[in-house]
Amino acid sequence: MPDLVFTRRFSMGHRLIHGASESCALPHGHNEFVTVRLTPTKATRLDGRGNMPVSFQNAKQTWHRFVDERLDHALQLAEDDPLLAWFQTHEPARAARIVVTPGDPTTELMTCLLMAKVNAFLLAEGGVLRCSELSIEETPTNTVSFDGDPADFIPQRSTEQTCWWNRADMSIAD
Ligand SMILES: Nc1nc2c(c(=O)[nH]1)N=C([C@H](O)[C@H](O)COP(=O)(O)OP(=O)(O)OP(=O)(O)O)CN2
Repeated sequence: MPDLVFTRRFSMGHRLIHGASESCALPHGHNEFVTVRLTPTKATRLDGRGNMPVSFQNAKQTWHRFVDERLDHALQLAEDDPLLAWFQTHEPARAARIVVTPGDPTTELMTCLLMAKVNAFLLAEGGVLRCSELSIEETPTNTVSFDGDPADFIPQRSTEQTCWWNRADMSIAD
């Protein structure tokens, strides 16, 4: 069955504080492209009339709203980053626009978290499609692509089922 592939652009800021890349330990930003491959969960012959399981608009609407309203121009920080506590204390309204991640917000982690999120949206909308691959072009020369089960790779948390990336809502933190 044919897959649907959608790309959305967003700007973001982040820093990686746990030493994997010292050059990325100061806050900096990227203009990124996130691409999702949506696969029908049931292989069904096209019906000879509408010839689609879901319209492009319905398939991408919630996901693109999330990218535009919650990821675009958001700061991504590890849950133990002291900058997060600073924002919560001094600029609580802006702290609400920070994507909070389990450990450093690397592109590898973000591909897994975002695949979990898009799949939570798709399941809540009837489960006709599922995200089978997600890639993030962080810079013109660096892309991370993921096509597995994100639950197998996201750092474990006792509250995993209720973490923001598994919720079919616009949340970006717990
Ligand atoms: N495995 C990972 N390594 C790095 C990540 C990451 O997410 N996963 N992220 C970064 C930084 O975000 C950095 O800003 C981007 O990396 P960098 O290679 O410096 O990007 P360039 O596009 O400038 O690379 P060129 O080779 O100069 O084109 C670092 N590492």
